[in-house]
Amino acid sequence: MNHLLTVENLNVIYGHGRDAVHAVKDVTFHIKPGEIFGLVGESGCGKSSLGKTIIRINAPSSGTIDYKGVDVASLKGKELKTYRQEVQMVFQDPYGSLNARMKVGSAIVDVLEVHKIGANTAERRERVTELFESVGLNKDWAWRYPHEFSGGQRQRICIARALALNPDLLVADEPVSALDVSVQAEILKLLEELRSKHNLAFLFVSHDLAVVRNLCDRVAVMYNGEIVEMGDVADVIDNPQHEYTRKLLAAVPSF
Ligand SMILES: Nc1ncnc2c1ncn2[C@@H]1O[C@H](COP(=O)(O)OP(=O)(O)OP(=O)(O)O)[C@@H](O)[C@H]1O
Repeated sequence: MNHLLTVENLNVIYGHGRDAVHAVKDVTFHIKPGEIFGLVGESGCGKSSLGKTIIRINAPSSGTIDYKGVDVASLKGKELKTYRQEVQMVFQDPYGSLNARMKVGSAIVDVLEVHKIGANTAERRERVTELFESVGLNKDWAWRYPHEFSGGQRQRICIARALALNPDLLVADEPVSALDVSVQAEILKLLEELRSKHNLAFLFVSHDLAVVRNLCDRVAVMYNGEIVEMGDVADVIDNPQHEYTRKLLAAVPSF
């Protein structure tokens, strides 16, 4: 099967000289279409830096990111716009990523307009209500403000916004870490449904091994900027080979 995303020998270094921070070290992995690929590791190990480089917030210091056979660093103009549609990001803090002064649905209408999806505002508003329903929210709630929602509902709104452009890959950076355990379970169920329905692939960034074990197909364990272990989630978590993975697992009582 062809890979959707292939990351090869990627390095991300912030700053220069003695102050340089080598956040991502020679990282190589791939994600297949419709695959949920987990990336685990403790705070500061470089997970977000890797995610941000994939969505082109950061530039690689060296190495390549290939998406559907094209080097992401070389994308310009229309091709870059298409990449920005097809690869979306969901963040840990749904409130911080919503505009407090805008009705949540209007913000999504704006996204659709920028990307010229829908013939007119009425069509775009209709699409927003469909998106709301597809993430399990009442469609009439689309015209409310962010503060009128709970944390879990806000994360559903961020997911709806990410889905607005029909992405093939969602980079989800700790998307359930700020939520209560019961709400976490509902959002994880939604992500799994979206994968089945749209063949959506995920880079699922998390520090939580229990969540990764439940949701992901394969996982990479990151430590100090490097991938130290990678494989099918059951193999890695039930039979860890690397000392650091064992340490991470030992820290979770349920394992
Ligand atoms: N913009 C930046 N400039 C300089 N150093 C940075 C920058 N962003 C991250 N770093 C450093 O790079 C390293 C990796 O950080 P990163 O945020 O990628 O890790 P993380 O695993 O996502 O951690 P967390 O879960 O706490 O966000 C850390 O040492 C961090 O301090």
